[in-house]
Amino acid sequence: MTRPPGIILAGGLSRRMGENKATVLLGRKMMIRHVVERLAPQVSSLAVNAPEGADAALGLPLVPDTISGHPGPLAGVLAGLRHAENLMPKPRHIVTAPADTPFLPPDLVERLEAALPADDAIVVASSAGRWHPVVALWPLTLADDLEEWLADPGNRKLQVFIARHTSTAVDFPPIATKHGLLDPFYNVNTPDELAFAKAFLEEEDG
Ligand SMILES: Nc1nc2c(ncn2[C@@H]2O[C@H](COP(=O)(O)OP(=O)(O)OP(=O)(O)O)[C@@H](O)[C@H]2O)c(=O)[nH]1
Repeated sequence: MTRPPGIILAGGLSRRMGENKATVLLGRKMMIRHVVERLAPQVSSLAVNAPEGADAALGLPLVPDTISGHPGPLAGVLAGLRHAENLMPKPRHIVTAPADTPFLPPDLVERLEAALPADDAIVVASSAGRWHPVVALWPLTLADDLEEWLADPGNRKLQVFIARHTSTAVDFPPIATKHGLLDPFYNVNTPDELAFAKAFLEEEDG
């Protein structure tokens, strides 16, 4: 099976971090660079969902939201689906991951794809039974429905949108590092969480 394209979600406001968390340094690299390095071997191509001109793109194609006013991560999913519609050959799915999850598992895409119950289903990553709906495989056939749904400003919640469609979850175990066990979807929102993440970096990741 051809791998899907990956879209890294970096369109948020980073209010809790106080600066753009995608470009904050985690060890020697920007946080988004860790995500790029973990996702790149698993996808057919990569693009970054962020506002026009954002330096988080790291030279990758930039896919800005088409809906104004910071409508949340689903706007990034929609931008990613529209971007993928123009790729050749046109993929059937995209995979998304946020720019603030630097420990993504190496078998993420393989396991999400293997769990697809139907071609038009959404497959969400989970850990310890908790869903991480920003880390998911999304069928391109959802694009029109998602665009229509987001046209109502009351519709913003990922879980609510996902519940309207066929979906399943794949649970991923904690990663064993020499510093202890770590949730593979640990996400870094605050300076304290950044310090915690730094303590888990392996030397080659620094
Ligand atoms: N495209 C897009 N992505 C968003 C938007 N808001 C959040 N995200 C992304 O969704 C994911 C989860 O976002 P949060 O961490 O909850 O929010 P945030 O705005 O990044 O950070 P805070 O301001 O601290 O809440 C991250 O990958 C964000 O980049 C948005 O309005 N548009």
